[in-house]
Order: sequence, then structure tokens, then C-alpha cells
Amino acid sequence: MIQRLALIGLGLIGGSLSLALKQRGLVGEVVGYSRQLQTRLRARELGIIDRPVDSVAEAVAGADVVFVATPVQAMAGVFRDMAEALAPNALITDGGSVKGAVVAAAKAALSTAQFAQFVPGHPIAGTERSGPDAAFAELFENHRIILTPMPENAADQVRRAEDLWRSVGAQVECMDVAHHDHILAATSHLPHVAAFSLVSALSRLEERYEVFRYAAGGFRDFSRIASSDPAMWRDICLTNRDELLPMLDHYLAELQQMRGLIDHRDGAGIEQMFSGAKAVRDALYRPVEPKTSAAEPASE
Ligand SMILES: NC(=O)c1ccc[n+]([C@@H]2O[C@H](COP(=O)([O-])OP(=O)(O)OC[C@H]3O[C@@H](n4cnc5c(N)ncnc54)[C@H](O)[C@@H]3O)[C@@H](O)[C@H]2O)c1
Ligand SMILES: O=C(O)C(=O)C[C@]1(C(=O)O)C=C[C@@H](O)C=C1
Repeated sequence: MIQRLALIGLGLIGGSLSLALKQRGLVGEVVGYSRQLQTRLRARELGIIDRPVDSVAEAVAGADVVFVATPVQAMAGVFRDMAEALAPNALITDGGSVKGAVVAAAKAALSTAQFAQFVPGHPIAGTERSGPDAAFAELFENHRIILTPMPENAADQVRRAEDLWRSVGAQVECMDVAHHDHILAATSHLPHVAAFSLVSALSRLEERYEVFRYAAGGFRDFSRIASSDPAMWRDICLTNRDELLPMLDHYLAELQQMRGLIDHRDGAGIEQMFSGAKAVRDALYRPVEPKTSAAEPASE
């Protein structure tokens, strides 16, 4: 049970965590801060927060859990603003899509003791919608949450972060910060860049109105994520640039190869490439299976 949750960033991710905790009766009071007053008031109206405040410092004062859910590049300022006001035993965690840059920002802004209270996290759950109106209590159910604990973290802080996410129905996995950024560059950041680029390319065609008029299921599935928040994805691309660029080059090489096969009317080559991709997706892509309590290992 959380006595007071400080929520910094009141959009899809922060709002959904608060609604999930409130729905289960797992939080006393939720105090919220986001940059714009209008967002804070809307978050209160939607029942995401109980008390809007005017600064990060005011939000974290007296909170036993602090959750940072702003775009990644805003987090450095948020950590700086909270440092003076944090309670000594508060758990600090976040939902940022990139972990290396967030850890570096926390380390620069917080004292050694405060940094040890910070357990970085990343829910692998979301939608293309943003802002408080996009939040919903079920978002994290049966989705993975990756925690990237650090050697500085005390074991009980890591346990608190794990318990927090399990309590809202998520399945917790831990990995190293650098490995997280490498893997997520492939599975999340590259697909978003590909989707934004595809829609951007189509939008430049002279016949674009007709193109979008006749777009059907394939286009819808591939392009949905190009409706995601541009500022959030700008931040992700810039902060995970070193992992994203090689993934992008790898993908561009594959596209070039496909172009060559089509250009040379190499039907066998095209079919082979498609068959390989289909076989891998059919075999490896598995949405998270809901866990029944009976299936939980006894040690968890
Ligand atoms: N959208 C997704 O699918 C998804 C999934 C997993 C993780 N994430 C990560 O979670 C974080 C939040 O994403 P979201 O989808 O909830 O975004 P969002 O746009 O819905 O919400 C972001 C919130 O942060 C606030 N904000 C922006 N700058 C701020 C600042 N300087 N100080 C205080 N508040 C500020 C905004 O007003 C808004 O309330 C991001 O770091 C993102 O990378 C997003
Ligand atoms: O489903 C979506 O709309 C998402 O984009 C969610 C998604 C992703 O799967 O890439 C987006 C960003 C994250 O950091 C985690 C999850």
C-alpha cells in the first residue's frame, strides 16, 4: 500500500499507473505535477490525481513513491527539481522508454543516497494516444515491465518496484541498462521510425489523398504508431541514437536487398526472404500469456 504517490507527468503512462493503483485501492493520495496547469486540472477531473501542485518539489515532498512519466529529455530537469525535497526512504522510479540517458540524468542530479533510491523501469505497454485522457487502468495488465536495477540499488527498493508493477497486473523482468537500450532500439524504436517514415513518404506523393483514401488494414496495422506523440519520439531517437542508428542501417540494408530482388524479378529470392520473415514472426512473436496465480513459481 502506497501512502502518497507523487506523479510527475500526467499522460498515458503516469495516468494509467495511478488509475490502476486507485482501482485496486492500493494508494492513499496521488499528488500530481505536469508542466501545464490545464493538464493538472484535467488529471484531477479524470480522477488520476487527488491534488494538483505547482512544482516537482511540492509533489515529491512527503511522498513514499515517486513515479516520473514525462518525455525522456524532460527527466533531467525533473530529477534536479526533486532533489531538495525527496523523503529519505522514498522509492523513485520512472517509465521512460530509454534507460541509459535517464540513469545518467538521475546520477547527475541526485545525491549518492538518493540515486540508490532510484530503480529505473520501462513498461512495455502503450498506445499511440497521449495526455491524461488517454490513460486507462488496464494498460499494464499482462504486459511486461522491464526494470533495470543498478548495483547502487538496495535489494528492498528493487523489491518495492517489482511489487508496484506486479500489483497492477504487469509481469516484471530485469535486465541491464545498456542491454535494454539495445533490444528496445530493435523492437520499439526502429518500428516507430519506420512507421513515421512510411507515412511521411506517402504524404509527399502528389496522389496522397487517393493513397490515404484507399489505405486499408495493412496500412492501418503498420502505420498506427505513426500517430504517436512526436515530441516523445524525438526524445527517444535522440537519447538512444547510438543504438538506433546501427539498427536503422541494418534495416536499410534489408530494404535495399529487397529492392534488388524486386528489380531483378527474382521471385525465388523474394519468396525466400518473405518465408524467412514469416517463419520467424510465427515462431518467435508471442504476446505475454496471462499468468494464473497457480502458475506462479513459489519463490515469486
Ligand atoms: N506512450 C507509450 O506508448 C509509452 C510506453 C512506455 C513508456 N513510455 C514512456 O513514458 C513516458 C511518458 O509517456 P506518455 O506516453 O505518458 O506521454 P504523455 O505525452 O501522454 O504524457 C507526458 C506528460 O508529461 C508532461 N510533461 C512534459 N514535459 C514535462 C516537464 N518538463 N515537467 C513535467 N511534466 C512534463 C506532459 O504535460 C504530460 O502530462 C515517456 O518517457 C515515454 O517514453 C511511453
Ligand atoms: O502499442 C503502442 O502504441 C506502442 O507503441 C507501445 C510501445 C511499443 O511497443 O513500442 C511504445 C513505446 C514504449 O516505450 C513501449 C511500448
